[in-house]
Amino acid sequence: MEIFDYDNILLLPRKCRVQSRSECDTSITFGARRFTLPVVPANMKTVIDEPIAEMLAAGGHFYVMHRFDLDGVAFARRMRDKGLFVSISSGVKPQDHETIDRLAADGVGADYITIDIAHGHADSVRETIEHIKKRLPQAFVIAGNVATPEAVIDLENWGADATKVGVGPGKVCITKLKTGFGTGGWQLSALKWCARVATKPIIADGGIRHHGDIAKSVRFGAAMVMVGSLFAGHEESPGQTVEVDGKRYKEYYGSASDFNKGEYKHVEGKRILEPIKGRLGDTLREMREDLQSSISYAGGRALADLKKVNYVILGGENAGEHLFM
Ligand SMILES: NC(=O)C1=CN([C@@H]2O[C@H](COP(=O)(O)OP(=O)(O)OC[C@H]3O[C@@H](n4cnc5c(N)ncnc54)[C@H](OP(=O)(O)O)[C@@H]3O)[C@@H](O)[C@H]2O)C=CC1
Ligand SMILES: Nc1nc2c(ncn2[C@@H]2O[C@H](COP(=O)(O)O)[C@@H](O)[C@H]2O)c(=O)[nH]1
Repeated sequence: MEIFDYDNILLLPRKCRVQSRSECDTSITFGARRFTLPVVPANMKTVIDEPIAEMLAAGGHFYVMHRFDLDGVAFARRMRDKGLFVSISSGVKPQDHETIDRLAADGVGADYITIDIAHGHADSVRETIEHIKKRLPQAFVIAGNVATPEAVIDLENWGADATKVGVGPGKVCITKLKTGFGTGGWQLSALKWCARVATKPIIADGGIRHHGDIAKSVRFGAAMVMVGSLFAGHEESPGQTVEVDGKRYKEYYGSASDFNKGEYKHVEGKRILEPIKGRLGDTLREMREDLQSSISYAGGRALADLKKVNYVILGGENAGEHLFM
C-alpha cells in the first residue's frame, strides 16, 4: 500500500478545455442540496457559531453546527425561522438521543445530522444512526470519525448516508501522540484506501493546510472536505482574539482539549493561536477561485474531472508517477 499525505503528492495537469477558469464549476450535490464548494468548516467551537452558520447557509455553503454547550433544538428552530436549512452535530449519549426525540416531537426536524465522536467505529454510533433513522427518517446522516475501510463499510451498512474519515490528522490533534493511533501523517492515503470501498459520499476531515489540498482530497475520493485551522483565523471566527507583539490571533482549540471539555480527562486536543488573515467571505471566494484553477489544470470543467488526473509522490520509498488510482 502507498503511504503519502497532502505535502508529498502533486497532481499532474491535463490539456486545458476552458477559455477561462470562470467556466469551471466547483459546486457539489451533497444530500438533497447543492453547495457552492465541496468544503465545510469543522464543527468545532472555535470555528463555527450561529452567525457563521447563517452566513454559510444563506450563501449557498454547507455547514455543520458544533454540539457543545448548545441547545440543538433551539438552534434548529432559529434556522428554520430564517428559512435556512438545519445541519447539526450529535453525540451518542442518552441526552443526544433525547435531542433527536425533541427535534422530531417539535416538528422542527433536521436536514443533516453529523454524529461526531473520536472513535466512530462503535456500536454507540450504530445505535445513534438507528435512533435518528427511526425518529427523523428524512435526515441525511453523516457518521464518524473513522480511519479504515472496515469502518466505512460498517457505518454504511448501519445506515449512514455519508462517512467522515480522519482520526488524528487535525492541526490541534494530539491523538497520535497520546494513543499511538490514527491517520496523522498519512491522511490522504487513508482517504484513498477508504474511498475504494465506499458506496456513499466520504468527508475527508483534518490535515488541510492549503487550498490545493481540497483538490487533492477530491482526487482521492472525497465528496466534501472538512476544514478547521484554515477557517479558525478570521475576523468573524468565534475563538477569542489574542494580541501578541502587536499581531492579532484567534485561539483555536481541539474539541477533545481541556479548553473545550472544561476538565483534563481523555484529552486528545490542544490549543493554538491562528493569525487573523481577514474576513471569512474573502477566504471562501479565494478558495473557490483556487479550486476553479485546479479543475482547469485537470483539463476539466467540473469537480469530478479532478478524479481522473495522474499524480506523483515526492520523495520517500513510494516516490514515482502514478497513472491510475
Ligand atoms: N477526528 C479526530 O481525530 C478526533 C476528534 N475528536 C473530537 O473531539 C470531540 C470529543 O470526542 P469524544 O471524546 O469521542 O466525544 P464524547 O466525549 O462526547 O464521547 C462520546 C462517547 O464515546 C465514548 N468514547 C469516546 N472515545 C472512545 C473510545 N476511544 N473508546 C470507547 N468509547 C469512547 C465516550 O465515553 P468515555 O468518555 O467514557 O470513554 C462517550 O460515551 C468530538 O467532537 C470529536 O470529533 C477527538 C479525538 C479525535
Ligand atoms: N484528535 C483530535 N482531533 C480533533 C480535535 N478537535 C477537532 N479535531 C479534528 O480536527 C479536524 C480539523 O482539522 P484541521 O487540520 O483542519 O485543523 C476536525 O474536523 C476534527 O475532526 C481534538 O481535540 N483532537
